[in-house]
Parts: sequence; C-alpha cells; structure tokens
Amino acid sequence: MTESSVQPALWPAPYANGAVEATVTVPGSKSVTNRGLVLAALAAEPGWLRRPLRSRDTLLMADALRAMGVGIEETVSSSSSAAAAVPGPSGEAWRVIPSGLHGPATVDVGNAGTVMRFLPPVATLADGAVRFDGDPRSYQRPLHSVINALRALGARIDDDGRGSLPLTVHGGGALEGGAVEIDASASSQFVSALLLSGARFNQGVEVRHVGAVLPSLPHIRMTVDMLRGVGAQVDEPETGGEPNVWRVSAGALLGRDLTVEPDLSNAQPFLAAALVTGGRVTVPDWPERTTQPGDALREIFTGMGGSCEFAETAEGTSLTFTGTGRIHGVDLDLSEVGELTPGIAAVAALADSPSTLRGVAHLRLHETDRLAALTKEINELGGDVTETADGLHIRPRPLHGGVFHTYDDHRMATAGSIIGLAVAGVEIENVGTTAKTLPDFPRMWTDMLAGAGA
Ligand SMILES: O=C(O)C1=C[C@@H](OP(=O)(O)O)[C@@H](O)[C@H](O)C1
Ligand SMILES: C=C(OP(=O)(O)O)C(=O)O
Repeated sequence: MTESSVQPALWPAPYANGAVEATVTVPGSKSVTNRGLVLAALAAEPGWLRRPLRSRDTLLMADALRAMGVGIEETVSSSSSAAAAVPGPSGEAWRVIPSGLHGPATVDVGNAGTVMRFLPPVATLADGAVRFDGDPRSYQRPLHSVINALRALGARIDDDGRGSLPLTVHGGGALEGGAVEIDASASSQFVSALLLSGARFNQGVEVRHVGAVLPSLPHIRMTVDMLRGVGAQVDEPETGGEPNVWRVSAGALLGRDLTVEPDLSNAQPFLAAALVTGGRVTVPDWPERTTQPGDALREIFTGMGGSCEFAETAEGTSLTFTGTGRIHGVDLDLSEVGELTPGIAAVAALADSPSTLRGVAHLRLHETDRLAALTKEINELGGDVTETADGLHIRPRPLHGGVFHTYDDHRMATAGSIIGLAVAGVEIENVGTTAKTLPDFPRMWTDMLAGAGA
C-alpha cells in the first residue's frame, strides 16, 4: 500500500462539481487487524493475517507485540509465483510467530484505544516489566476499569495512582484470572481487552459489566466471534448467557489463517460522497456477514436519502451506494455504532431537515471530545449544532468555507472532507491525521473525485 505523503498544514478539501462515480477499494479493518494480531500473538502456533490494515494504530500494535518477543514478518504475495511461498489470497500478509512474552519492554500506544486497552492484559503474561506510554491525549482516555480489573485478577501494575497512562505492568509470566466486575460504560474496549487475553489466564476470565450503559456492542460481538474463530470457548449474553456477563474458558488458542475484511467505518466517507453529490460509489469485497459497525451504514445512509445494492463479481461481493443529492435529517441512537457519528454529523449538516444523534456521550473520551469538536467546527462554517447530554442536535444552514480543525482525530478530518464536497473553500487542518487508520485517504479522496469535476 502507498504510504501517506506529506500533506500541507491546511489541505484544501476538494469541492465536487458533479456526481461522484467511483469504485473505491477500502483497506482492512483496524478493529479486525488489531484483534487478529493479539490473538495470533497469544496462540500456541504460528498464524497468518492477510490484507491487514497498515496504519498508525496497527503498526503500533505490531511493534508493541514485537517488543514483547512476538515474531511478525511482513510479506507481500502476488497471485503468481510468490503465492507459493505465501499461500492464500494475493496482497500483503503478516506471519505471526508467537513466543514466550518477555519484559522488560516498552510500548508506545500512540492514541490507539485498541493498543492502550488490549495490551495491558497481554503484558501480565510477560516475564518482566512492560512500560506503556503514548500521545498526550492517551493520558486522558479512560483505562481505570482495565487497570482495576487486572489488579483484581492478580496483576501488579504501577500507574502512579492516576488510573491512566503512563503505566508499567509488572508481568509475572502468568495471571490467575477468574471473575471480575467492571464498568464499561466509557468504552466497550474494556470488555474486549479482558476477553481477548482471558483464555491464557490460569482460570480463564468472567467479565461482568455493572455500568449503566454499554456502547459499541458490535465490537464486543467481534471479539467473541474472533475468539471462537481461534478455538476459544466463550459464553455470552447473545447466545443464551447471563445478561452483561462474558466468560472465556482457559485453553490454548489456535494459529489461524485470517483474511481481514475491508474497514467499513473507513468506507463511510466514500459512501457519504455518493449521498452528498447524488453519485454512485462501489466498495468491492463488502462482507455479507460481519460484526463491523460500519455495516449499519447501509441502513443509515439509505434512511438519509440514498439506496444500496449488492452485486456478485468474480472477486466477491461488492456494495454500490447511490445518492440522489437530496439528504434527509435523521433521529438516531448511535450507541452501538459511535465511531460513525462524525461522518453522519457531517452529512446531517448538509441535509434538508434537522437531525438528532443520541446515545454517544462516550464520544467525549475518544481521539478528541468529538461532540464538542463537531459542534465547534460545523458552527464555524455557519452551521447550527448544539450538544446535548448524549449527542448532537444539527439544524442544517447554508455553510461557507473556512478552516476545519481536526484535533488529531482521523474521523474529524474525513468529516470535514465530506462537508468540503458540497461547500467551497473548506480547508482541513492536518489531514495527515487520517494515518491513524487510513494513511492513503487524501489520494483515495482525490482519485474518487477525479471524474466528478473536483
Ligand atoms: O474495539 C474496537 O475495535 C473499537 C471499539 C469502539 O470503542 P468504544 O467502545 O470506546 O467506542 C470503537 O469506537 C473504536 O473505534 C474501535
Ligand atoms: C474511537 C476510535 O478509535 P480508538 O480505537 O482509538 O478508540 C475510532 O477509530 O473512531
């Protein structure tokens, strides 16, 4: 994949003079890649990850596991001769070779929720100290539930009493594990973190969520699905288990050959482009069955004025989304699909009626306070957005150009770019921040627009 090129501090978001008509190949899912890496690292035998996402968040995950002794070899196979050495579909493939986990090690989490939450449980299995540090924003993102849970399960963690990064996990080579209560209302990643490593704890793990709300349930389903895919035994609420309780039995994990699905949340800006310009965008390889929250876009964007259909091709199933250029406001509870909020808010700001987005108070703890950031940036372009206790009211107004600040948040950058399609003169501050999950975004966006008179 092409690495991100150096981008100007202010990137002029391309304005679309016509309907977008494009096929956009979307790189692999961040959430699947980082779960796949953790599970492969904890397995009892080597495994493959094919078409992984190569972005800041996933490279940080790979580097962190390498620092603890895991072998991760990056290879590229073509459909021709090299395929023999790297069997499976062509493209990039990572060979993961587990080993005993070692400290001392240092882990840079950047601002990746998956790295800062999923790896402290892994580090309890290392035979020494693992120091975690990251971007300034990572110090503010909640981690206390994971720290407290690991302590209750037998871990020694030094966090200077702050309940957040930076911290050191003093791995003892094994963790007792067992039953633990946590409040995961701030992030579903707390539950996923404990489950992903749970099979390697002596007694497995039982996680009971005791908080008022639980966001991003599809991401917990993804964790359960992927654990089962590597042979773990998991009991959970959706298949007859007790509500809010997940259990992973102790046992060895299999090394598997996993092909990573395209990142459907990263497909969002491209589908939005079809909606906003009255155009048509096709995303190849859209999975027919998936736990990714981005799959909800088919319904959400259809409700906002477009339509979509699947087509079978020789390469697999593709999704084509078609817009009419008319966009309707919506009233949606986005608690299950919070990471889609910035893109939906951007489209809603261009709609023909007001929108209410609810159930996403936890977005205040994401890469930035997304509710405050969206409100401020859309209003500075002439919009009328107000924050509620758990979301946004968006009353569309004619917008004008200006700088769209991104607060080191990849989804703010893509949200501003969506608005820029319909509003001349929008400039995105630090579009390079999209490297967190989609390093090639500026080129992909420009290519998509090439035929639409951008
Ligand atoms: O487990 C995961 O891969 C994720 C879970 C969600 O986190 P929250 O539950 O903190 O929203 C989501 O927003 C994030 O982008 C990825
Ligand atoms: C919330 C997000 O990321 P993270 O994995 O850092 O929590 C996101 O990608 O929208």
